[in-house]
Amino acid sequence: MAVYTHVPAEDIDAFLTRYDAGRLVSAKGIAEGVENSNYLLETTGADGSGHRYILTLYEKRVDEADLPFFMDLLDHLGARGIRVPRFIPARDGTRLQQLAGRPACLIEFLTGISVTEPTVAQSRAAGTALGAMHRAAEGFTGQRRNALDLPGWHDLAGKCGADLDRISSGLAARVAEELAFLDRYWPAELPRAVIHADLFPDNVLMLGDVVTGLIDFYFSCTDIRAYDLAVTHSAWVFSHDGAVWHGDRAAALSAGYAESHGLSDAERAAFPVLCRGAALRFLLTRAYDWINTPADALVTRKDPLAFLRRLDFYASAGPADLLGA
Ligand SMILES: Nc1ncnc2c1ncn2[C@@H]1O[C@H](COP(=O)(O)OP(=O)(O)O)[C@@H](O)[C@H]1O
Ligand SMILES: N[C@@H](CCOP(=O)(O)O)C(=O)O
Repeated sequence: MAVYTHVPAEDIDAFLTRYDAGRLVSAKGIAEGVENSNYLLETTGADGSGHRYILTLYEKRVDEADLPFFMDLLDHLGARGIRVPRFIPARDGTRLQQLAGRPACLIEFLTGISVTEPTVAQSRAAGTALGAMHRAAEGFTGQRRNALDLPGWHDLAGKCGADLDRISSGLAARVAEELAFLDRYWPAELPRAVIHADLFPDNVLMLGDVVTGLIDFYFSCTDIRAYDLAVTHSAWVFSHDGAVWHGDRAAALSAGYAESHGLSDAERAAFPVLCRGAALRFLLTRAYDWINTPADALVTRKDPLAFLRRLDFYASAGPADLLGA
């Protein structure tokens, strides 16, 4: 459940008067997501014909100062044909508001569903959409440091400390070993670009095998471009618990990416290391949340060990195994 900030319907209705969006008809908290509070709003629409919007209130990990970067990036991608949600301007032109004491935005609603168990065809479509997004992002001049990069992983591991062993015996040592490996082999010289950095199936809206929207750009940043494919790979080509590897989905994801963007030889060669980094990143953020979220909190904690299993898989795989021949 990701509604951290509860906003009375009357307050949402009053908030809507700042926009040309009509009056509130219904507001429902959205259960999916873990970072921000999201509501699905139905309104009468500016012309009375009804409309849907997403209302997002920004919580713990989103820094208000980063919102202009996300807004400009989505404008840039949208103008180049990538289906991403627009931030709706209020009547006075501003897109960032305050509501219930939090930064808040009204966002375009996109149709589509997030698949929970992607098919091979859907994995291919996700790869194609990621590559198309990377092409469209070329020329975007905004920059944002990835707070969850290798130094950030060290920092998170330090914050989790010995509590990692409460999640699984020996985990603290395994994380330290992996960080030492990545310190030595992280391919920092690979091309950098603006990346999504969290393109999990829940952030890709689809109708059948067609991608209808990419959402949740709140981790987007400037980092190694092929790392974005590694993040996507880690999210799409395993069972949820990380125990089962789906090689057919992996080959399709990479074929889709090759169709719209592609990897250089250097990126292919470094791909297993990038995947190890991606697996460690999600292991650590999940571990941090696991340790710091009370078991009875409304938000569902995600299992860190699902990414330890992926990490173990990546540590024994080569580029051809992960990307298909
Ligand atoms: N623009 C949008 N159009 C349609 N649904 C959306 C949109 N933005 C968010 N959602 C819905 O809200 C859920 C949570 O949004 P998300 O941005 O992933 O939250 P969080 O950042 O908290 O993880 C998504 O899984 C999706 O169901
Ligand atoms: N994708 C991350 C958590 C971030 O959640 P999202 O709902 O913002 O995609 C994970 O699975 O650990």
